[in-house]
Amino acid sequence: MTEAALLELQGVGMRFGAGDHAVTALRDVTFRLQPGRAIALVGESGCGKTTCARLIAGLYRPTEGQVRFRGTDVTAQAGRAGELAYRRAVQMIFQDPFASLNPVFNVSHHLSRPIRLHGHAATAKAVEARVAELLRWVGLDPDIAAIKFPHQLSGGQRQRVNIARALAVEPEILVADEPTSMLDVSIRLDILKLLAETKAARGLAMLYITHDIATAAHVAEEIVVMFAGQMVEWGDTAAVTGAPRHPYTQLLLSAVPDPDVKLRGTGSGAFQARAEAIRTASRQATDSIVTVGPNHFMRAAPGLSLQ
Ligand SMILES: Nc1ncnc2c1ncn2[C@@H]1O[C@H](COP(=O)(O)OP(=O)(O)OP(=O)(O)O)[C@@H](O)[C@H]1O
Repeated sequence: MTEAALLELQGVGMRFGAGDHAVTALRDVTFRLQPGRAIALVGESGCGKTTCARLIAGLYRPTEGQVRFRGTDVTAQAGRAGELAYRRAVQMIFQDPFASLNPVFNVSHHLSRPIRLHGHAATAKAVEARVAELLRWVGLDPDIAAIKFPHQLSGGQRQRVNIARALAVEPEILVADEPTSMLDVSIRLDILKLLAETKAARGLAMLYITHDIATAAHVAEEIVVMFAGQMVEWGDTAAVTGAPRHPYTQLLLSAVPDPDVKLRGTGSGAFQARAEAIRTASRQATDSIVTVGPNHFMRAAPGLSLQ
């Protein structure tokens, strides 16, 4: 029997609403997160990425399947203590670094509060030392940054504070939902590098959510490409991005998607027609999974020629 994963999604489905108005946001989502490794969840707007993050954070209960933490269904965590322990273990980093910080508190307050609440330092001096250590880790000078308020920081600095705050409770899993999409292009790579280093040095499991498949390789060893709530292709990042087999992944790699616009394809009429055919075929629910390589899989795409 294989060892239990740190976090495992098994056949997870999520439906909102009922009857004719029901929306299936996720269908049959299955993957495992392990310490020190990251999975990039990639797909265009509406594919179900955020729903998946919210399920992992315990904000939604799946309507099908299970989310298991160290082998235990997270919705069946024993009592409030178990729930609190799970909430501490999973920390989120959001897209908008400003909205996640309270404008009336300085950086030191944002970091020392979770440290105290979760009992990671006993004295005021120890809390201060821990705040300084976290700020140094995320690349900020503690003497300057600790007393600043959110509006006095740049977008990149705010996101660094958010990362430090997530680390303050010593989590085991980081869920980073489009952590760089609202930042200046020039600093996006620095933040991705910081996340990758953090994951490796602290042995964290990470789910990196993005619409931009090109950035996945900076952070994640594995990639899951999603479309219309289904995993369409997944496996080792190098295999999925270097030798994509599913037509939708090929389409994703051939265009630079705009997060605000659903991917339609650009260029010639022939490209657009094929893009539409791929989108229509990829939307169909199918349980047929094809093994493409040692750790490389795709969902069958009925009616589409593979190139
Ligand atoms: N609370 C909800 N009630 C009803 N439908 C929802 C709800 N949340 C999400 N959905 C629907 O589920 C689908 C997936 O949404 P989700 O936000 O997870 O996608 P996403 O890939 O994160 O998109 P984006 O990048 O735009 O946030 C969409 O069709 C969305 O409209």
